[in-house]
Amino acid sequence: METAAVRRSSGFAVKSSIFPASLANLIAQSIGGQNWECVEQSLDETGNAVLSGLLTPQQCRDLTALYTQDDRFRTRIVMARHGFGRGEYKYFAYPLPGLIDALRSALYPHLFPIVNRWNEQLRIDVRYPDTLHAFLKRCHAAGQTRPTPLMLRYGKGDYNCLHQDLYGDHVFPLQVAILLSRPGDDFTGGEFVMIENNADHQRADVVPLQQGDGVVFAVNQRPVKGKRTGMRKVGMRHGVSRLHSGQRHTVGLIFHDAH
Ligand SMILES: O=C(O)CCC(=O)C(=O)O
Ligand SMILES: [Fe+2]
Repeated sequence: METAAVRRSSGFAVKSSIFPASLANLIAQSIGGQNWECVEQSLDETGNAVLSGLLTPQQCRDLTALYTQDDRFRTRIVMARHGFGRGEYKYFAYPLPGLIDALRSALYPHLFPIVNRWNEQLRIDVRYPDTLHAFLKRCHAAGQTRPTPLMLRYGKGDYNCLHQDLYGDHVFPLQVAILLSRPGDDFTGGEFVMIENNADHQRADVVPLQQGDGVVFAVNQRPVKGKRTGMRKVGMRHGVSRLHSGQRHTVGLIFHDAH
C-alpha cells in the first residue's frame, strides 16, 4: 500500500460488478425504499439529502472491520501530512468489496437524472450515461482509472477540512458518505458539515446522521435560482467537525475514478 496523496497508475479494465445476487437484492431494497422524490427536492433546495438506513448495524460493523485489512486498500492518507485536517483515510483497491461495489452501482441510476437536469439548468454540456459501468468507461478512457471509494477513521480531536473531492476532468456531481459508527455511543462531535459559497452570503448545513445513514451531496457546485435571471452555479464544500471523543468511521462513495 502506498502513502502518497497522488499516484499515477496504469489502466484498469472496467470490470462488470461481481457481487452475489442476495447482496444486490438487499442493497436494492434499502436504496429502492428511499423516498427519492424527497431526496431530489432536498438536493435541489440545499445540495444535500439524507438516505436513511442504507446499511444495517451488522453491515456497518463488517465494513468498519475492513479498515485494518490493508490488502483491501490502494493508498492510505494521513490527513495532517497534507493539510487536509486530522485523522486518516484509505482508498479501496479494485476489485472493491462486494458491498461497496453494490452500493455504488445501485445508487448511480437514482442520481444521474438529477445531475443531468442540474447540468441542463446550468447550461453545462456534459450528460451522464444511465449506468455506472458506462460512466466509469468514460473516466478510464481519460486516464482516471484508480478507484475513489474510501473509508475514513477519526479519533478524538480529529476533523476533516472543508474540501471538494475532484480527481480529474471527469466529475460526477453528487457523492455519498455513509456513517458506520453510532453517534453518542461510539463518538461525540464529528458532525458532517456542508458549506455553500454564494457571492453575497455563505450558508452552512450540519447534516444529522445515525449509524447506517448516508448523506448524498453536491461535490463541487449546484444550481441556485438567481435573483433576476435563471439558474446560476453555487460552490459547495463539505467536511467534518472536530470529534470530542471516541472513534468515527465512514465510507465515502465517489462515482468518478481518479487520475
Ligand atoms: O467522514 C465524513 O463524514 C465525510 C467524508 C468525506 O469527506 C467523503 O466521503 O468525501
Ligand atoms: Fe470528501
